[in-house]
Amino acid sequence: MNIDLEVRGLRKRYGTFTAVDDVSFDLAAGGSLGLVGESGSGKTTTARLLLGLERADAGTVLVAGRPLAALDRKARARLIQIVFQDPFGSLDPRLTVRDCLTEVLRLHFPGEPYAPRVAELLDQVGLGPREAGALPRELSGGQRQRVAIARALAVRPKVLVLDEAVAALDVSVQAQILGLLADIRAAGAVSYLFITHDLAVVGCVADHVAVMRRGRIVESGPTARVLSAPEHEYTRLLLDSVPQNAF
Ligand SMILES: Nc1ncnc2c1ncn2[C@@H]1O[C@H](COP(=O)(O)OP(=O)(O)OP(=O)(O)O)[C@@H](O)[C@H]1O
Repeated sequence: MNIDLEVRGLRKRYGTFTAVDDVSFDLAAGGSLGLVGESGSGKTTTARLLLGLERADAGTVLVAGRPLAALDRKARARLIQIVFQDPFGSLDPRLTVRDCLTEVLRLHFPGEPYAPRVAELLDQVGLGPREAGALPRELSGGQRQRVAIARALAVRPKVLVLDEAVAALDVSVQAQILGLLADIRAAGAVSYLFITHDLAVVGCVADHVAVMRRGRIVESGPTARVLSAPEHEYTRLLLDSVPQNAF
């Protein structure tokens, strides 16, 4: 089995507090791994370490077999991308959608014709020419998240980290974005690390789950098994807090 993301012994301390404590997991090529846990369990810190936004105190991260620590920022960005909960914070408010995507393409693929690829990316996320000319503030939350996904996909990354990427959206828009992400994964060569506190979301999008508590992974396995027969008491507690029939 090919592994897109291999994480071993990842650790991050803030002073005497250990936010990420000996975290290890694999993400299969084309797979989707849900990283779940309550607020403060260390999920976002793990994501930031994977993206190189923070420096780990220990551990290794391989993407497609290549150690991330040995790569420069641009090479790393070509392999692993992130979509955050709030695209307002990550999209430049002064750039139209078209310019936002073109900027990424210009940086990573200079000289290639940008317009056809921009059109392809917009199509991939269900946006059209009208949205292409819009600024982020002229779009709905769901549309902005589609732009953030398109921008992340523009470099054709191996791994897409989705950090609470649907948490701020209405349930019906959430369902649309989750459906879109499933279609993109089915059509392409990308794998997902899906970070969420919401086990109902995990049931929709992840084929494997790792449950995080106080910086450690306490349980992991195929989603169907973990959700139907959780082994760890903390996983059972998380499941109990999900409304019935959410799966
Ligand atoms: N820069 C920092 N300095 C000190 N402590 C930090 C820092 N970043 C995170 N922490 C602490 O690390 C712990 C894990 O935070 P993290 O954001 O990774 O959790 P999380 O599971 O993503 O939660 P949430 O879903 O609320 O973001 C928290 O207790 C947090 O206070």
